[in-house]
Amino acid sequence: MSAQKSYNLQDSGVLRFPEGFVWGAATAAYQIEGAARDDGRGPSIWDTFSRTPGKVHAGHTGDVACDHYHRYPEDVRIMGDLGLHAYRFSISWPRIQPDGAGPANPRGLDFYDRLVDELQGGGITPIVTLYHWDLPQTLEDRGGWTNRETAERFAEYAAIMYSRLGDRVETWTTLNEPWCSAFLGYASGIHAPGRTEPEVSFAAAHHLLLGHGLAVQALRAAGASQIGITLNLAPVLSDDAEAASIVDGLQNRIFLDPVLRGEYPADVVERAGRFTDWSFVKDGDLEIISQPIDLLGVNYYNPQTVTGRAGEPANPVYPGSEGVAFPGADAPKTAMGWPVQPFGLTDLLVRLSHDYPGTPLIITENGAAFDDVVEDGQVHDVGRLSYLDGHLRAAHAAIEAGVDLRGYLVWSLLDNFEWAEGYRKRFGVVHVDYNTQRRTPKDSALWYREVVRRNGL
Ligand SMILES: OC[C@@H]1[C@@H](O)[C@H](O)[C@@H](O)c2[nH]c(CCc3ccccc3)c[n+]21
Repeated sequence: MSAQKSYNLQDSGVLRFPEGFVWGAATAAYQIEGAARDDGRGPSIWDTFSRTPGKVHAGHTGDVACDHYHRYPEDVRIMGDLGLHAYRFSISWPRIQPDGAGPANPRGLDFYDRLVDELQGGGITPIVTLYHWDLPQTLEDRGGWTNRETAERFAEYAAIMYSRLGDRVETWTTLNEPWCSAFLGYASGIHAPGRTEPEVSFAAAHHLLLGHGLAVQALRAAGASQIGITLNLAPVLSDDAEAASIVDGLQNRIFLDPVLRGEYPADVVERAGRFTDWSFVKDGDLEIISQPIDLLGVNYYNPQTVTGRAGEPANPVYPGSEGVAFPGADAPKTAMGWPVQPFGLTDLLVRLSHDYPGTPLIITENGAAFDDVVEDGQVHDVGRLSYLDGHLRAAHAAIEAGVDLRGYLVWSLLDNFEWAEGYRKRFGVVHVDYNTQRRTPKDSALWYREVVRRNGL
């Protein structure tokens, strides 16, 4: 037997990311914190929605989740063990303002103060999301995002958070995925607040963007230097250019254009004309919405595959998409039934750098749900590891093509409350046993630790 030649691949690193590339992980308050009524937290629309029979798998709620509110020191230690540079988390608005307005709840502020200090102590950069879907219920009682005043309340909340954390938090993103808030929450109703009124969903989208713009103004005035927004974006694959353009408009351009170009796409305005007269857009709104930002957060999971089909009814999450069918993709699927198509990430990032040049990009979410099994204290999640590997290669290809990509934050650090799917879908690189709250880094976490260490694959 000839001596086995050993290759120390760790140092030959085939794919290197740029010096200073930011590696991290992401979570969201309602999905991990638990402590839903602790220390003065008020109800959010997800507390209400998850308690509404039939809305969330098996009636799961975020009451306990990963109990991160109490276990954050352990979770920060895990982030350190993985060598993460940054941690993206969201702030629970109803912890800070239980009624969505007025003076801040000091115990709510204290939690995020402690969390940021713990992160700093671990040398981990905090990346704050101000809104990740947990709107204070009292604001929803007044119309929620269909009410323009909610945008003003959001800017006040942003100012409160900056005044408390601005000395230690440099990177702020206003909204996570306004598309989901507007079209899953107010059009299709599959997310909180569960309204099925497509005619008001465009107003909700506009007021979310107005809230973004007013919050950017407030943050900038207070001295914030790195401000962004996170959008869930998807390239649209189709054999029919018209069908592709319709979905690209309703998913991507309806947010990219107002934020980065100061205008709504004309084709979307026209198609949505059957639902709304757009009179909710007031003079000056688009100037506020297109306030310059320093960073665009991109959440990518998979492309959308569509085709033209006469007579096809509109997809409820895309009001105005009559005549477009969603046949699904001929590709491996994750446990969510989402196709694994890493090339879509390269296509998306290159498109963004061409169509919306000048704004640095950061992947604020990318990851996959697979059904995990714990055996001998380990989780051999080869499907997730392979998904992540493929998408990091796709991100690297975009960088090679000239895209200004600053970082990658895996979704998610922990298994957590997966919205309407409850706890049955696991996206974490760290397994959570919800009976014991035991955390177990999966093989994907151990692999990711090496990627971070090597700054490459
Ligand atoms: O579904 C996985 C993650 C969520 O856990 C995050 O909170 C959320 O930011 C997020 N966005 C997306 C893509 C848009 C989407 C969300 C939920 C359901 C269907 C599509 C996937 N994810």
